[in-house]
Amino acid sequence: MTPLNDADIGIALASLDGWGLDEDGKALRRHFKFDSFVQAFGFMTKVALLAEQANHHPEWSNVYNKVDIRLTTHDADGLTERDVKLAQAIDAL
Ligand SMILES: C[C@H](O)[C@H](O)[C@H]1CNC2=NC(N)=NC(=O)C2=N1
Repeated sequence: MTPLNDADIGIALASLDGWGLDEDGKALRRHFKFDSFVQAFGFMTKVALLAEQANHHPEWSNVYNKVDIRLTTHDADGLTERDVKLAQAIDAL
């Protein structure tokens, strides 16, 4: 799978809500803040199920009510359509 070119990345970012490009241009990043740890963990559980369904998994961290997600395609060492589709599915939660 080949990484997206700059034009495709621009189009992808326009279709997303609150996602930015990592400084290395190889990943999408978004920070989430919830009312509680339980809300944050419930969100992570939903994302985990989406990831399993897509066989495409986030790089993420959680501190109390905050969840930071980084999406990149390890097999391509860059950003691919798989990252965009998972980001769109996360936005739809
Ligand atoms: C063997 C397994 O299908 C692969 O390792 C999948 C799993 N999840 C993955 N997740 C991400 N983010 N990138 C990958 O290249 C990837 N590959």
